[in-house]
Amino acid sequence: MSVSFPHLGYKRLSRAIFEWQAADRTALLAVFILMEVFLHWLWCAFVWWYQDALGAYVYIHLLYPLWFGITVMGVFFWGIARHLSHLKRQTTAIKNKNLNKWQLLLVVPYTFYIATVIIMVGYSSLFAGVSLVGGAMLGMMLIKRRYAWRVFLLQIALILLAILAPYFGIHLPNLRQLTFVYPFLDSQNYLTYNELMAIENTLATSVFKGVTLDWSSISELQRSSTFFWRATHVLLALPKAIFIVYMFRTLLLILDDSKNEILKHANQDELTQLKNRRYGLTQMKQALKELQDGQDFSVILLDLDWFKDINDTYGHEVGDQVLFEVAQTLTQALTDAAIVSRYGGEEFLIVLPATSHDGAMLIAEQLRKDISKHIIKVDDNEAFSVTASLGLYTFTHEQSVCMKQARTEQLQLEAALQPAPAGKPRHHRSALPPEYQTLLPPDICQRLICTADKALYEAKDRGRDQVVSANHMFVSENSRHVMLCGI
Ligand SMILES: Nc1nc2c(ncn2[C@@H]2O[C@H](COP(=O)(O)OP(=O)(O)OP(=O)(O)O)[C@@H](O)[C@H]2O)c(=O)[nH]1
Repeated sequence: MSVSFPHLGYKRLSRAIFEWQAADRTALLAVFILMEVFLHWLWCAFVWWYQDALGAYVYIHLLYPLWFGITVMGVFFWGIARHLSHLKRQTTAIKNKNLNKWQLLLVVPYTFYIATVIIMVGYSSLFAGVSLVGGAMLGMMLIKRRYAWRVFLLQIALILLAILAPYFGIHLPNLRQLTFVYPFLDSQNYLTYNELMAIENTLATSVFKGVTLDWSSISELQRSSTFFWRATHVLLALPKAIFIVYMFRTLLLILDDSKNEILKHANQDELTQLKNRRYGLTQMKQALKELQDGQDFSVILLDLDWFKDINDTYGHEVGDQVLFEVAQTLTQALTDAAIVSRYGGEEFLIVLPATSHDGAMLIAEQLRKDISKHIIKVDDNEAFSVTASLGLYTFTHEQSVCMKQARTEQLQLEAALQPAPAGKPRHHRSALPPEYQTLLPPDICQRLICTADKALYEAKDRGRDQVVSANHMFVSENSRHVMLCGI
């Protein structure tokens, strides 16, 4: 197999299995089958060894053909496992073609084998259920899913046939003595499973051993025979069940990891490791929804100055390094409450929920200083610093109240103009659902960013490396910009 066991811990190994090549996974399935066959072989050896004691419950003369069959199948599966582990030396095309054949050669005989063992060892719902479900699940994880599904159906068909066979007069070999339990008893009384087992075993003993029937021997047998067969079925089913649950758990853990990985890539900017624009906007929208009454909401748009010149002078790689280091500076300077994202090429969006204008101005000024102070080292001889321009806008709680009110009125008007559905009264103006009355316009984020962007332009116009507040601009320029972004 391509992955060497000693170099991997068991956790990493079980995860690595899912990344293995198909041939290796099929070989692993062959190894699992071999282990299961060996367990059956050991059980036969155990019964044979204690045949004097267990002969009362087991048809020993049937044990030998079963044991022989298990040995033959063990050798067969061992041969397949060996062949599969050599298969990976072949080229991919030949390997894939051969692999299908080998997978079928593995799972079809296994299906007949396990069905035979289940039938001969006495149809226990535990043993049959675990074998059916577990085998199918393992198959789905390790080989072609189509094959695993078909083999699963074949196993169900075989077990159903085996269950129905006695009703058609076909007597299948069964190691368990006296296994015919007719579902429709002549007795009017309801018998529990244990009582049935006890009677069955007592009868078997009386028939084959000439033991006198009495209730003490019944309870004796109930304890011994039932215990023996239950223990057998648990022994044969449990390792498979534990292993399958473990593999399933590993599979779910892998799926969780992949989901987190996908989410990370979907939400994160790869270069700067900040949130990307889409995720930044989603979080901004969420923060606006969660804004409490009386709280202000500030937005900063930060753009690096003369960034094209940095690319032209030092190359794109250094440009990338600058973007990464500026992103680090921002993350270090801001608290977790701030939402920092890469908004565009060399532009960053910083959202400060529940932050007043004065507080946001202080933060923006500090960010500007931090960036200009930060030295970017290109190599041992060369270093430089960059500056940034920042546009800030604070959406005050008074504006928020006004906007919500205007929106509510607009929605009420729209509702009033809508024709009422047939048979239903028209909504009264004040009858809008409460959530409607707290809504900000759907494009509120764009409006706030657009306003901050105007301040950013102004900062660039004024000579860069500075912070400009859109709120101050509105006061000084008679609200011209306010109208432009619809605030
Ligand atoms: N290295 C690098 N450069 C980028 C990336 N994204 C955008 N840019 C470059 O950033 C530059 C932005 O240039 P401009 O929009 O002219 O802005 P500027 O040179 O910073 O000038 P002002 O913004 O007016 O100060 C362009 O040359 C883009 O190619 C990136 O991910 N990596």
